[in-house]
Amino acid sequence: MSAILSLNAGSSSIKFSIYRYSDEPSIVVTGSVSGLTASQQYLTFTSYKPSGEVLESIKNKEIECPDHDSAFRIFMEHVDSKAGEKRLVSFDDIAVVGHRIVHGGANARPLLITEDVYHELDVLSDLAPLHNQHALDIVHSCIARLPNAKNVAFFDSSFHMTIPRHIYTYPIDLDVQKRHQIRKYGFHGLSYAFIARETSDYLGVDYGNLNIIALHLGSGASACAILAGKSVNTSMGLTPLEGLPGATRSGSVDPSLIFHYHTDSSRMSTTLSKDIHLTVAEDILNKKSGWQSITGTTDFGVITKRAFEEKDELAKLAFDMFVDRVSMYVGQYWVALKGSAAALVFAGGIGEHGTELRKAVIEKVSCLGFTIDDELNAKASADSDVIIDVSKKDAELKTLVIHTDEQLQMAKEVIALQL
Ligand SMILES: Nc1ncnc2c1ncn2[C@@H]1O[C@H](COP(=O)(O)OP(=O)(O)O)[C@@H](O)[C@H]1O
Ligand SMILES: CC(=O)OP(=O)(O)O
Ligand SMILES: [Mg+2]
Repeated sequence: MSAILSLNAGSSSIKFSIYRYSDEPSIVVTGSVSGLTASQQYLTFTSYKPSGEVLESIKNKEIECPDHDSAFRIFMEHVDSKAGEKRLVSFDDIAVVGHRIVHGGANARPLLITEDVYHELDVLSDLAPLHNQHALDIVHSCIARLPNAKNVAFFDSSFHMTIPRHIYTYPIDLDVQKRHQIRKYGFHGLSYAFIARETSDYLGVDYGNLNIIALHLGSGASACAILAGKSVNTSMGLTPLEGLPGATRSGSVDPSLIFHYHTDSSRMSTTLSKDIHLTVAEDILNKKSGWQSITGTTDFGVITKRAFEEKDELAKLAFDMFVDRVSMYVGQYWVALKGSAAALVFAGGIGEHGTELRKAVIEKVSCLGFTIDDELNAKASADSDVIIDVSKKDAELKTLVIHTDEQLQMAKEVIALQL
């Protein structure tokens, strides 16, 4: 058997999947370690028989795991032990490893990771401080552990290389922008590529005619306006800090507020690991802000529970702030698409599981024509279908929940590009 291993290092989690390399990727093993920014981590692991039936399933088992690379090692040990017992997959079968690398500069396509490419990506690490370095540590582990596999970098930024110049340019000195390749890049692109393809199939609209607003809401959250199948605007920017607030990220704020925060905010931070170079300002805005700074937890599920069941005031404040910022982008992108959006899509950990959040956002943007059916919405969070329509019956505009799958997107691209 020839297999593809897809690795997705997010800011609070790492997700892994192994597929059989055939015309359509078929799943062998999938899993994740979540809670990497919290005090408790959880392992999820599911293996499948060739028929597609579940062979073994572990859900949210409490584990101790300090970082992304350790999570990868735990996953591989698990695969290895199962492979020995039940011959699921051997490491020698893995021909290609797809790595989700958040910041890829202006690269519009995946790249085979050679020594030069690795160096190029290392230089970009400072522009995605919660992501690139973790992903590169895993690339290192793969080179050591799977010496015969090809390592391919898939960039979250690639999908947004179609954004027009007047949108990706910042209103600051043009020479500075050119010298330092400063521009809006945008992220979550593998997820948006997956969402766009699934939505076009579901709606029966040609991919080239697809106009939607997509929301990828997880520990890092972003919105994207997709016109004729292409990204024309997205809320993240030069780095994944811009736009919506996240678990530990401020999102867009008045840039001058940081000068009122700390007098030494431009100094290098001494609290971070040796491989990550951040100023105090970047450390505050990326790691000490977001809803954790308001509520003390990075878990939006916990915040929602506290806000609605315990009537906790700060949890409700964080919830309302998030709803406000998300709906603001829906309004902006509605205009960007000239009112032609066929659907609003919720994805990412919060988009897929946040029943109350979806309801609150749709209430805010209902003036545009979006609807939500309470019963379908409540059921959607526990549903395992890839795509769930939660709009009211006969609604012209669709409200959809999509279980986005960045690992599957990479596997499909590996096969399409015959890597
Ligand atoms: N039931 C829930 N309701 C709202 N949010 C949830 C729920 N379950 C999980 N989440 C949120 O989803 C986040 C993880 O999203 P995900 O997209 O998987 O993470 P990452 O950004 O690391 O890729 C968690 O940190 C949590 O905030
Ligand atoms: C770009 C980004 O923030 O990704 P994630 O949501 O996986 O942390
Ligand atoms: Mg993610």
